Amino acid sequence: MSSLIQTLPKAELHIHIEGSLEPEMMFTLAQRNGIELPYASVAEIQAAYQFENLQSFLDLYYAGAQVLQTEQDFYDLTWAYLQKCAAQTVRHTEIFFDPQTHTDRGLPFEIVCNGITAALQAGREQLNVSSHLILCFLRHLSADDAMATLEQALPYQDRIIGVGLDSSELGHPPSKFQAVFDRARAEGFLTVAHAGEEGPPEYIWEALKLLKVSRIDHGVRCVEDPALVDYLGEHQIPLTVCPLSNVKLCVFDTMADHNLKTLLDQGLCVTVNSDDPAYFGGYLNENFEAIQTALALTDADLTQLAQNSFRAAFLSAADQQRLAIG
Ligand code: HPA
Ligand SMILES: [Zn+2]
Repeated sequence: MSSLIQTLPKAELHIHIEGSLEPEMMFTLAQRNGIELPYASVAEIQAAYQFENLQSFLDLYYAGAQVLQTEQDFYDLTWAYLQKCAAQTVRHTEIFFDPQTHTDRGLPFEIVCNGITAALQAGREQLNVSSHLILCFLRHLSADDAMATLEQALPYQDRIIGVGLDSSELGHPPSKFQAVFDRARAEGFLTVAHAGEEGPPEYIWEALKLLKVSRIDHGVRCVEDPALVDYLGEHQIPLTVCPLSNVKLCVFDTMADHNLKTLLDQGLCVTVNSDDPAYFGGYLNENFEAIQTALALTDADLTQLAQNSFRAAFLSAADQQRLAIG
């Protein structure tokens, strides 16, 4: 791995904590909780990770998350990810969690939130990794379900900085969640949304105009609308791009086809992220490595991407400076 990638201080802004569940931990937790997995070995799990699109991934991702049962499980999951951050010079991370994946199978919101946030606190104290937590609504479920989840989160607002929107994009436009996001902003949450991963540029416009998001997660289909590219550049709306995810989910055929470098050269505030590192073959530095090789990124490009990650983070200017210097 290039030493610049290894040593550059970086922020990660698009990581689903349930997507950092490595096959080994899936086995350990299944055993600990007396859950039977449909796989006989770690190798069998890895062999199953061949995806044709977002939905084929989500089916396995939601199935895998069933092994998470206790506060300790959520702590262990989050702690393992934070140790990766420390090892990869990720100084700040803004992690997503999907409470509905867990509350819909009977786990209390509190168990999920307490386990994750206890690990985040330990990460600040013991690993020097700064962090924020973002609650994502599952867009394949109803707006009423999302509103009820938002209400469950209100007592935890001191530990949750914002809300986002993930899961199956096609057929579930941002407009479906306008009232939920209106309420979330009124309650003081910051907002982000997945848009333009598989969905059309119109979904990115809706996320910006109707949900009033601060960042777009993925956003790579913006290139199909030149006026949208201009808008994203002019307003410096960050895109949290996830290269290995995009290739694994067939958004691009190969890494050489990825449009990240084009977007960066057009002056957009592009950032690099891992999305679901246990499923897509790498954490943040492996994503940097893959694009450096396939897209011939220069050291100046890599430095710009790392700088963008701090600019796009939900941090004060002073904290951005402090953490970026590392
Ligand atoms: O890349 C993603 N897109 C939508 N939902 C998700 N949930 C986990 N990862 C993703
Ligand atoms: Zn994502």
